[in-house]
Order: sequence, then structure tokens, then C-alpha cells
Amino acid sequence: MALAAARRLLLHAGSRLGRREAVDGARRFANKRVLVETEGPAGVAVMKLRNPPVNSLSLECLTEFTISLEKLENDKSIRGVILTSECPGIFSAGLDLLEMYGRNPAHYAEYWKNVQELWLRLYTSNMILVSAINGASPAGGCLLALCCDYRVMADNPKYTIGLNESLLGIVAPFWFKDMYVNTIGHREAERALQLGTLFSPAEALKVGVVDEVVPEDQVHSKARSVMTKWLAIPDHSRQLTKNMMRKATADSLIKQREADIQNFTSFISKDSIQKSLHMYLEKLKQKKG
Ligand SMILES: CCCCCCCC/C=C\C/C=C/C(=O)SCCNC(=O)CCNC(=O)[C@H](O)C(C)(C)COP(=O)(O)OP(=O)(O)OC[C@H]1O[C@@H](n2cnc3c(N)ncnc32)[C@H](O)[C@@H]1OP(=O)(O)O
Repeated sequence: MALAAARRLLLHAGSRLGRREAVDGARRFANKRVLVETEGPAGVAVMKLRNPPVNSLSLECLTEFTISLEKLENDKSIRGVILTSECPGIFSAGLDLLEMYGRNPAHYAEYWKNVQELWLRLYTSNMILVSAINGASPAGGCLLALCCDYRVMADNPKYTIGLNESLLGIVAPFWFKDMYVNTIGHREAERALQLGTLFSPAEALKVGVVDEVVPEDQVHSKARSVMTKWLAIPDHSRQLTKNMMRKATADSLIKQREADIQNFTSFISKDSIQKSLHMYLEKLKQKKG
């Protein structure tokens, strides 16, 4: 409830928690975890996730992300968004495991509702979305990229991307799966989902998880040049086409949002699933020491 109130304040009272400033004709607004810079005449915004250390999608981060997108969507001068990260070497570590571990069912339900909301807003956005994937992008990180219309990834073998949920002992929700199938086809998705494959940039390109792989220092310039190409298409025809391609996938979640929240909550609350998450978190810790 508190988050919903914060969201309303941010959105309608004109960024009390956020900042808006003019820099050389460009505009920027920032929440704590999302920075948005817009370039006047081009109608393009660059949205940078900055939730260190790994841009995990905590409830706060999801909320700020959704609010920022909503603001851009409502700004008729903005036609395209480049989605990227300010955390070195990490695009996004995906959903925040600490939101799904050791909490109560009401928290899980609230968290999942916000995950759904961000996904629906991103996936059905009328704007052109290009991701500049400048780091690791597992699970929910990959999901963010898959929502985009075009994906450019940095050519660094340390960075991997994919829906790796099965490695955590959890299952990718059906709408993650649907988007994967839409992007890489049924057979590749079936294999990658079962194995929890994290693809190197070269593999991701081969299978179609990303559209282009470029040297790391060219990710942003390439994303911009891709955006320029997409901006040349009339908005109305591109938007109608995008809607035609994505509507069925989005509708299948919209029709069963509440049931999906219940499924998630009961699944994630299971002792066996909590145990798997505990083990995975321990593994992440041990990797350090
Ligand atoms: C029957 C059907 C019912 C349907 C039910 C559906 C259920 C499905 C539920 C959910 C879907 C889940 C989606 C997800 O996105 S789950 C998250 C998956 N993410 C990962 O697996 C990534 C894990 N992280 C990493 O691999 C690495 O951290 C890295 C490659 C991103 C970065 O590596 P590095 O730079 O070496 O950093 P560290 O590993 O040292 O991490 C730093 C710090 O951050 C913590 N951390 C990492 N990832 C996460 C995360 N996703 N959430 C929260 N915290 C994270 C890590 O533990 C370290 O913490 P510290 O030790 O306290 O410093």
C-alpha cells in the first residue's frame, strides 16, 4: 500500500522524490534506481538501471522502473527508449531473490503483482524499445531484454544471458516461456528452459536471444543507430504491427493475473522451493569467499 501511494505521488505530483532538470536542451529525471535522460528533438530516452551491486529487481526498483516507463509513455515527444545499465558488467541480475525468500505470502503476492505490471507495461509499450545489454543478464534480466524490440549485446564472453530459472530449482512462469518461444522458437526454448542455459553473446546471437553483438565500447552507439532506423518507420503502422504480434501473449497473462499471483505465491512459499533458493543464495555467497 505504501508503495502504491509513493507511486501515485511520484507520477502525479511531478516527481517529489524524483528530480527533473534541464541540461543543454536535454532533460533528465531520476529516481534512486532509474535514471532517464531524454534528447529533445530525436524523441529518444535512455533509461539506465542503477540498483547496485547487480541491478536486481527489488520491489522498489520495479516500482521506480514502472513509474519511469509510465512517465515516458505519457510524454508524447518520446518515441523510443534505449534500456541499459549503469552497473559495470551487469545488465540486470533479474528478480531480487531476497524478495522471494524468507518473506510472507502477502509480500510474495505484492511482489509478483509488480513484476507482472512491469512486464505488461514493457512488453506492450507503444514506444520503440532497444536494449543495450552491457553485462550479465540472467532470468528477469533476460526478460527485460526480451521485451525490447531489438537487442544489442556487448561482445564479452563473461556476460551471459538466458532464462536460467531451472538452475535455481524454480520454474520460469508461462509468460516468460511464451516470450522466449516467440523469440527463439519452440525447440530452442524447450531445451534452453530445461537446461537453464546462460548463453554467451556469440551463442545468444546464434540462437536469436539477441539481434546483434558488438564490441563493448560500441553497444551504445549501435543501439542509437538501430533506434534511428526504427524511428524512420511511421509510429502508427509500427505500433499496430507490434500490437498485432504481441497482443495474444500479453492477453494470456491479463486474463489470469490473479490466478498467476496465487500460483506464484503458493509455489514460492513451498518449503522445498525456499530450500532451493536458500541453497542458491549460499552458492552465490560461496563464490565470493
Ligand atoms: C508450477 C509453476 C508455478 C509458477 C511459479 C513461477 C515461479 C518463478 C519465480 C520466479 C522467476 C525468477 C526469475 C528471476 O529472475 S530469479 C533471479 C535469477 N538471477 C540469477 O540467477 C543471477 C544470480 N546472480 C549472479 O549470477 C551473479 O550475482 C551475477 C552474474 C549477476 C553478478 O556476479 P558478480 O558480479 O560476481 O556479483 P556477486 O555474485 O558477488 O553478487 C553481488 C551481490 O548481489 C547478490 N545477488 C546477485 N544476484 C542477485 C539477485 N538476483 N537477487 C538478489 N541478490 C542478488 C549476491 O548474492 C551478492 O550479495 P552479497 O553476498 O550480499 O554481496
